[in-house]
Amino acid sequence: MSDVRTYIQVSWERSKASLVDTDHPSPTFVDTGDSDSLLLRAARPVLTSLSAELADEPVCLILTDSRGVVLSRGGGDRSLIQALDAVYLAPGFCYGESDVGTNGIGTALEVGAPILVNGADHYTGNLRPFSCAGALITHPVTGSLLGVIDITTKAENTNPLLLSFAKLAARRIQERILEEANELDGALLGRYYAACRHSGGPVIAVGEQTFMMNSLAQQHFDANDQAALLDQTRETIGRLKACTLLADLPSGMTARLAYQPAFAGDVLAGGIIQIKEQRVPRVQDPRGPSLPGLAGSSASWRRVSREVLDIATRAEWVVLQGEAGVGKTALATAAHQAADRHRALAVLDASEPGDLVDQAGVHLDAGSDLLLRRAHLLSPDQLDGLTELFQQVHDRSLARDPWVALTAREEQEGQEGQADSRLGLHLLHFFPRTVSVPPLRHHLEDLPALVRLLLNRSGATDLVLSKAALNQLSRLPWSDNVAHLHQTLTSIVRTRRAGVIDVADLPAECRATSRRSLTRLETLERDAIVDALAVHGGDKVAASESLGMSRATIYRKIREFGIVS
Ligand SMILES: Nc1ncnc2c1ncn2[C@@H]1O[C@H](COP(=O)(O)OP(=O)(O)OP(=O)(O)O)[C@@H](O)[C@H]1O
Repeated sequence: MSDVRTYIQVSWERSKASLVDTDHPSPTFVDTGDSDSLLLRAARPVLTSLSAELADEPVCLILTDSRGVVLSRGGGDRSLIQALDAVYLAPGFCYGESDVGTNGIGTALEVGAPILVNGADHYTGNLRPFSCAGALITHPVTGSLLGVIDITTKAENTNPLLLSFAKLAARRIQERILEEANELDGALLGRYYAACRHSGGPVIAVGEQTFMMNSLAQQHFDANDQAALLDQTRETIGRLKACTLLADLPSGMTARLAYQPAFAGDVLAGGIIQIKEQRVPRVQDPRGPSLPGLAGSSASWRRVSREVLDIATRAEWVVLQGEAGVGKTALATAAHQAADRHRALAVLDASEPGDLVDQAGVHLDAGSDLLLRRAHLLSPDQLDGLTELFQQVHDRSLARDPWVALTAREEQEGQEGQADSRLGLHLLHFFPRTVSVPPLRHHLEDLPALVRLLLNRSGATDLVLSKAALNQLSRLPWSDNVAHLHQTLTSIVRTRRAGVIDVADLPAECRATSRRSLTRLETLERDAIVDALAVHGGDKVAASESLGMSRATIYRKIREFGIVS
């Protein structure tokens, strides 16, 4: 069987599993919103010239977005247009496969390739009088999917050339996008250079796919402040008028950002932000410090930062407890640095092999401070050995006492076994202080700054997440907290190092949300579906087969768990 037949057959199975009405499907009507999107701007001249050639011909050109929602329709004779209106193949209606079954638009989106769907290949009876060829339009720089160009005609006029024509139109639109990107970037770059020459101070330029920061901005601001500035500049994207914003930076500085839009003709190319003035009004921020190399300015993060910094400054021995990956080690290390202890900090990890007690003894004898990670994994023998070692340190009453910090896991809410009971009371006797580090879900307002800092750390300084992508991330449970976020961003950075990451570019596991809280079993089920979809490139039928689940069930679960595919 040819590839096309296989695609059509699999598409029919998907349509059936989606419970598409075989006679009278009713495509969803969607508000298509922005009439000045990049896709529409680039497609308009191409569609106008091709439609003019096709006026009064029985062929229509249809442009959709990446969901299959029709954005515009051109060309075609009167009888074809009436026939298309009768099946709602008109602006605003969604021609995704799960709405209307196999068709040139939805099926091209599902298979991720151009496809010609001839009359009888359509799943629903009312579309069989037509033939349609759909070709995908992708962004020529980022590769992200923008939409579909579809050529539709009456079934009796079908011709394999329809597909070549659709591919040609898609290519022309992509070329226009590239031309526009070059024009816009050129205009933005010109304005950026001019601003750098005239201002003599820090300058930032932001475009749809571009972010530039001059060396003065990089010298003035440390990584945390740069992350906060980047967040703030995201607020300006798309603004058509000049404005001034104030940014409270983690270092305690307040920066005044003067934004000027930059245009190429009538089109917004981006914006130039001059950082006009900074002042340092607060010697001591009452909300607490921000620690070097860490992101987060929420009240709870600042409170815990202040507490750990005070503890490190007074060299009080402390247990930092919290769920996996919340940043216990990061906090202890940063507090040690900020407390200016003038001693090295030796870091040992109970999850790693080696004679931990001996190593701890060597470091303490050498005059180092000590951070012992994952102390909840210490064996009874190691607990005894450390208790003895810490007793010796105390008995020696050194002129300058070392600082010792332990980190230990706390189970998630509702689960048994707190860190204390697993560390043993003898050992805890040496640690007068315990600090609980909050899970990420309790300080989600820090997520944008954390994302920025972690991306910068991976070297992806030119990569930004769209507001929608950040919103999507802030809806996730983050079971392994910041470590999990770090892992997710690392996997994104492996495939993209510049540009804007939108929801569709996030890894599959990040695209599931559910309004209600899921039971443990449901969470496992949701993760299994998301994994299977990722393994099968979004093919729901293949995913359902690999899970031994009926197709109707996987479609229902995808809706129920809010999995964004
Ligand atoms: N506030 C923060 N700012 C920047 N990076 C952070 C922050 N919190 C955590 N991280 C980063 O997240 C990752 C996990 O943090 P860390 O290793 O400190 O967690 P942990 O609680 O000690 O983990 P575990 O439970 O595995 O011992 C590290 O890469 C760390 O640098």
